[in-house]
Amino acid sequence: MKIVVDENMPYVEPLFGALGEIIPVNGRTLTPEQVQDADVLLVRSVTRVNAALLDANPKLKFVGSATIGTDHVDLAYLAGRGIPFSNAPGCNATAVGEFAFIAMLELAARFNSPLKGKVVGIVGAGNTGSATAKCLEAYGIKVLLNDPIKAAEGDPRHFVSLETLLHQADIISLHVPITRTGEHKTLHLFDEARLMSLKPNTWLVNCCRGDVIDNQALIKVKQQRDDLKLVLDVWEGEPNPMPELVPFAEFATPHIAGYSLEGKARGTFMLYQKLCELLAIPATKHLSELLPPFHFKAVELEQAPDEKALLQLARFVYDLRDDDAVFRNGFVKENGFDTMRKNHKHRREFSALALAYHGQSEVDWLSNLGFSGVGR
Ligand SMILES: NC(=O)c1ccc[n+]([C@@H]2O[C@H](COP(=O)([O-])OP(=O)(O)OC[C@H]3O[C@@H](n4cnc5c(N)ncnc54)[C@H](O)[C@@H]3O)[C@@H](O)[C@H]2O)c1
Ligand SMILES: O=C(O)[C@H](O)[C@H](O)COP(=O)(O)O
Repeated sequence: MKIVVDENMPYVEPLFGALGEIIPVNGRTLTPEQVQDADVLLVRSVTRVNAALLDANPKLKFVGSATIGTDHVDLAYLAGRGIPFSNAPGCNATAVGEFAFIAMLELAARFNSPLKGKVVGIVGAGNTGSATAKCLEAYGIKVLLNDPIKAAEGDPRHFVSLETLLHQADIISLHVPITRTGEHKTLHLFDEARLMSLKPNTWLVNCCRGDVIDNQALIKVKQQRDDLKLVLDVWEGEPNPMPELVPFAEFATPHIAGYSLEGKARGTFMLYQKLCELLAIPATKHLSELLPPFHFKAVELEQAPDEKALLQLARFVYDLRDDDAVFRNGFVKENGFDTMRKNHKHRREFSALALAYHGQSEVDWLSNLGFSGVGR
């Protein structure tokens, strides 16, 4: 069996090695010729999976995308040809939730304006939005959710309208898929008028898809409104963000909010499970075998952390400032955006760090936040 795989998908060899011949390819430049005799195709978000790529392949049995988003895949085309498809819903939700939470802690420290006491509005209350809410609520932050689709489906959580959210939230975090048509389309959901209408001193975090915000309009608005603070992980025109926009972001990264080692491993593992199911063979590998040990075994807490100490703990696990610095220096270089994504292998999730503390109940919220071993 020939398995064509994006070279940036980790843990493929240990999971798929026994199932067939693995052919690593550059997902961004993948051609129909490279995929014409593949039995299995495993991609990430940078590969357009459509008729142009696959028409010449008569034998494809499975397409997997180790991502949450599916906007790069022509699902109707695959269904029409009867080719099974699977993405990896939720695989990197914790990574995105922790990224957004850490970004908010970083902004709070930078502007000497505590996160505690602010109201955070989450637009899109699916996997990543809920993971962000979980971190915030663990820390005692009031969260407002906007998701008209979930609300209409009868999701029991409390939802507010987007207008209420914009009016009440101090921080807005975006977690919607990119959709270009329909009642709830998200393309340029944040257009010039909406951006201009944001409350004074709003912080806006985007780690879903770049074109949910009109980036040209964002530049225009930022030229007039220095009070707005931005965290941008995703960009219109990736892998070539608008160079004028980058300096306007407090934290700027190359679409790596979901790039924890755990999240990436989960993504590949979910596709492994799906392919085994399809081939009707037992999935004998385990996710826990894939991850390397974390540098720090445990951190002993002297007292329950205040916000400054919480940020220090978060930085043990993931220091967003490092990625921001590399991105600013590198995004304009040839292939800078993709090179940084390719080399991004250092980030862990809170669960990788064990915390020791004598006095369990005072720090229960740290376990809810995701750290492990709290209180033992
Ligand atoms: N930056 C990254 O690394 C990264 C990582 C993972 C996911 N993503 C992106 O984030 C998106 C969301 O991921 P997810 O796992 O939370 O997806 P999800 O499908 O679990 O949740 C998306 C939610 O958005 C809601 N929604 C859709 N249109 C809306 C609208 N107009 N207004 C408000 N809510 C709306 C949906 O009802 C759904 O509940 C993905 O589609 C992907 O594009 C980015
Ligand atoms: O949709 C997703 O899951 C994310 O956008 C994903 O993390 C993007 O990473 P890529 O597939 O491009 O490596």
